[in-house]
Amino acid sequence: MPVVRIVPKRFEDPRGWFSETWQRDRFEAAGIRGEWVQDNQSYSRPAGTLRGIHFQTPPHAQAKLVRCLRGRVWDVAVDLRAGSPTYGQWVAAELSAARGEQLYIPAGFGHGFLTLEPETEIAYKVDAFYAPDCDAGIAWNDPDLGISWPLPGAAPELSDKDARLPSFKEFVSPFGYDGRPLELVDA
Ligand SMILES: Cc1cn([C@H]2C[C@H](O)[C@@H](COP(=O)(O)OP(=O)(O)O[C@H]3O[C@@H](C)C(=O)[C@@H](O)[C@H]3O)O2)c(=O)[nH]c1=O
Repeated sequence: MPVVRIVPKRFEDPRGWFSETWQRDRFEAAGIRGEWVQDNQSYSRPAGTLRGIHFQTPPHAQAKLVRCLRGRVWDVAVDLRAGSPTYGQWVAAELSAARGEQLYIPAGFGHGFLTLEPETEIAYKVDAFYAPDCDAGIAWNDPDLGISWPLPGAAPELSDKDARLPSFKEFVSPFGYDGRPLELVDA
């Protein structure tokens, strides 16, 4: 599965707009297959809040379908599939409440985001339940990953947990590779 960006159609009228944010048949046609079991929402007060890079290890690995409800984020997916030709590479996209873009991140990828505005909220579907024992992460600023974050200069706002995450070098991938290359596909 590639990382897929999708921008659901909005039906505008004098009241505002309407949009289908998940429609199984249409999303499946775009390569997004999700047996979603949990919906998550997070709110970050200051701009420059960074959450990541997070994932759950097998047997609780999660695919995610992420969108922004308020504000804007820089959303990042890192290929952590052992054996993948793009292992350790990342793709990123801006997700905004204004446009409603969504990012589909397959299981086997790490996920993180930086808020680009104060009072930013994101929502994401996941296809496996939260499993604290399988909760894992890699440092957002790992030199080998080399993710470029659009930070204005100041250090990001991090949780204590995220400030202590291990490096990519220390990480041994528990994920297998499904044989497909890493790409950001617009659907
Ligand atoms: C992720 C998660 C957390 N929690 C709890 C645990 C903890 O007390 C509190 C905050 O958890 P965290 O610090 O891990 O929250 P956060 O840093 O927002 O973690 C999230 O980051 C983004 C980037 C992701 O991709 C998510 O999968 C998730 O890892 O919420 C749940 O109850 N269910 C969940 O599914």
